[in-house]
Amino acid sequence: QVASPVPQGPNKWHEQFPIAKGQRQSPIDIVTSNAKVDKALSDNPLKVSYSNNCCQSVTNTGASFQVVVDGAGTEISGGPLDSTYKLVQFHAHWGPLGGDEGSEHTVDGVTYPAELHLVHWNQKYKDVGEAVDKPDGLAVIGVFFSRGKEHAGFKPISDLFAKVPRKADKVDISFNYDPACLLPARRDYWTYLGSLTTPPLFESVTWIVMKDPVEVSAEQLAALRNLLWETPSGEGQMCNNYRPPQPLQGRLVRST
Ligand SMILES: CC(C)NC[C@H](O)COc1ccc(S(N)(=O)=O)cc1
Ligand SMILES: [Zn+2]
Repeated sequence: QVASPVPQGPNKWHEQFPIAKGQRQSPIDIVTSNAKVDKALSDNPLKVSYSNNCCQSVTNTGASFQVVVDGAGTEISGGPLDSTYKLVQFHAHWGPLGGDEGSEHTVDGVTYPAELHLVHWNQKYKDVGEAVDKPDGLAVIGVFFSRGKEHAGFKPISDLFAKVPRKADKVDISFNYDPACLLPARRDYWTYLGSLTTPPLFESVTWIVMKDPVEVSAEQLAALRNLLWETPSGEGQMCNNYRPPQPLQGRLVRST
């Protein structure tokens, strides 16, 4: 049978998705000296209220792991958001084993070994499918992972990667899990208007990138490689599933 074509890299996406060269693409390099502190963001603090039984399963999407959330009681609001958004899934992007690249956003050119994305959709729409391509449709919280001590909160998830080695593999999450444990203690962030960082690259994301990384252990970063994907030379460890920074196109990055 004909093998499914190996996914093309980021520098080819524009051929099938012309918006790849659009005016509000993500990720970006965050130049901290150009970020503008906006008091309005602190006057109306970002409110994250997740429940601890919202996570249903972990699946291998063929491009990342994805924890699927049922959305019940997992709302964020405030900060840059004009309405309530609900968590639908979280996943990550990472680099080569032991390397320091892997994050999608960079800070003054500095990369982190991985970046977590908590994906939320605007409750003014009827479902995520309707929201996904609207300019205010999605809000994604980005959290940088740095290499250090083990992250107890991430362990129940990183321990599941070995159970979903292949694309479409899925394992149920039978335990209570509150994804808020993955957020850094200090809730300061940068925010800007951007896009999905993978096809279809819709320019529908209000990005909220946390300033502080959270530490995970080298073993937890290595566990990401229990996930496999198709490479030109056949099945291999999933890694380097990150898009490099895109042109800012004059956008303003605001800061708390
Ligand atoms: C029907 C819709 C929801 N399908 C959307 C598709 O799965 C892609 O969704 C996404 C969602 C989030 C991101 S990221 N890396 O910017 O957080 C990328 C693609
Ligand atoms: Zn992502």
